[in-house]
Amino acid sequence: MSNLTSSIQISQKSTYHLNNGTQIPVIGFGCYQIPLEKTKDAVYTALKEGYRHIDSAVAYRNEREAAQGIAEFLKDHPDVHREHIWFTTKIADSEHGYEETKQSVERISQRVKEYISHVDLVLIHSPLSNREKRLGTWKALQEYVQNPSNPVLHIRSLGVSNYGIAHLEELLNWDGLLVNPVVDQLEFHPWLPRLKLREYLVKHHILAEAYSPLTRGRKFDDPDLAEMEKKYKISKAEILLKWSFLQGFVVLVKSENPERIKSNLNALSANEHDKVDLDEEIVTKLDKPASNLVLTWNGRDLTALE
Ligand SMILES: NC(=O)C1=CN([C@@H]2O[C@H](COP(=O)(O)OP(=O)(O)OC[C@H]3O[C@@H](n4cnc5c(N)ncnc54)[C@H](OP(=O)(O)O)[C@@H]3O)[C@@H](O)[C@H]2O)C=CC1
Ligand SMILES: O=C1Nc2ccccc2C1=O
Repeated sequence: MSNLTSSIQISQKSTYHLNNGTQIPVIGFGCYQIPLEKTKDAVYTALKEGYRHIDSAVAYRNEREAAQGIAEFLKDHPDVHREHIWFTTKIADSEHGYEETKQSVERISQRVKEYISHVDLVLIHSPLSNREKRLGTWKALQEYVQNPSNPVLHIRSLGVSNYGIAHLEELLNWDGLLVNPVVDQLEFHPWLPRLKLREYLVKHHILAEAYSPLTRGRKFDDPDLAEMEKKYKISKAEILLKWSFLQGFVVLVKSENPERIKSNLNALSANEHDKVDLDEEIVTKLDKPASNLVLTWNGRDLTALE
C-alpha cells in the first residue's frame, strides 16, 4: 500500500532540500510542447503568477524562449533575483556520450547564457542509449559542475529522468562518479505510483520529480475522478495535483493557457502557514498501488529498460 498522507505542510513558495545543499521549488512549470512563439510569454505569465521553477529540455526546442521569459520577468521585477528562479534543461537521447554531451552543453550555453547566468539543473532526459554513452554523458556533465567558473556554462546540479533502479545502480556504483544525481524525473500519477522505485530513491537521497501529473488530461474521464469532482467541488486538475504533492514529489505541470497556468497554482496555498490537504476518502480512492499505466513515451516504461 502507498503512503496515504492526506495533509502536508507546503505552500506555493516552498522548496525541498536536495542532496547537494541546493533548494528546489516544489512546483515547476513544464514547457513540453509549448510552441516556440508562445513559450516566452507562457514562462513570463507563470513567473508573474508565482511559479519559480521552469522545466525545459533540449528536445523541447524552446530553452532559449524559456530563458528569455525568465530574463524579461527579472528585468520587470527588480525585487526578484536570478537565484530565486530554478531552471532545468535535459540532454537529449541522441546526444549521449562524452564528446556529444560537451557539444550539447555548448549549444545550450549559446541558447540560454545571454539571458540567464547559469543552469540550475541538467538531467539526462532518458536512459535510452547504453552504459558507455550514459556514463560518458555523466562524466562530461560533472566536469561543468565541478568547475563552476568554466567558460562554457555554470551548471549547479545534475539529475536523471526516466531512470529505473538498474540505471541508477549503474550510475551510483560507477567508479568515476564524482557528482551525485539530485533528482529522478519520472511519470507519476495515481495510475503510475512506482512504489518500489520510490523506496530506492528515498534510500539514496534522490528526490522524485513528477511529470505528467495531470495524466496529460488522459484520465479526466475516469468515473471515480468525476464523482470526486462533483462531491467535493474541487476540479480534477486540483485533485490530481494535490495527490502528487501529498506523495512528496516536486510537481511539474504544463499549461499554455493563462487561466490554467494560474489555477494550477491553487493546488498550493499562497500562505506559507497553510497546508495541502485532500479528504481522506479521495486519497483512499486514488490509491492504486498495483497500477502501472504509462501514458508518455508511446506507453513504453523506460525505467524497465535493460
Ligand atoms: N522527462 C520527461 O521525459 C518528461 C517530462 N515532462 C515535463 O513535465 C511537464 C508536465 O507534464 P506534461 O506531460 O506536459 O503533462 P501535464 O500532466 O502537465 O498535462 C498537460 C496537459 O493538461 C492540460 N491542462 C493543464 N492544466 C489543466 C487544467 N487545469 N485543466 C485541464 N487541463 C489542463 C494542458 O493543456 P493546456 O496547455 O491547453 O492548458 C496539457 O494538455 C512537461 O511540460 C515537461 O516539462 C513531461 C513528460 C515527459
Ligand atoms: O518531455 C517529454 N514529454 C514527453 C511525452 C511523451 C513522449 C516523450 C516526452 C518527453 O520527452
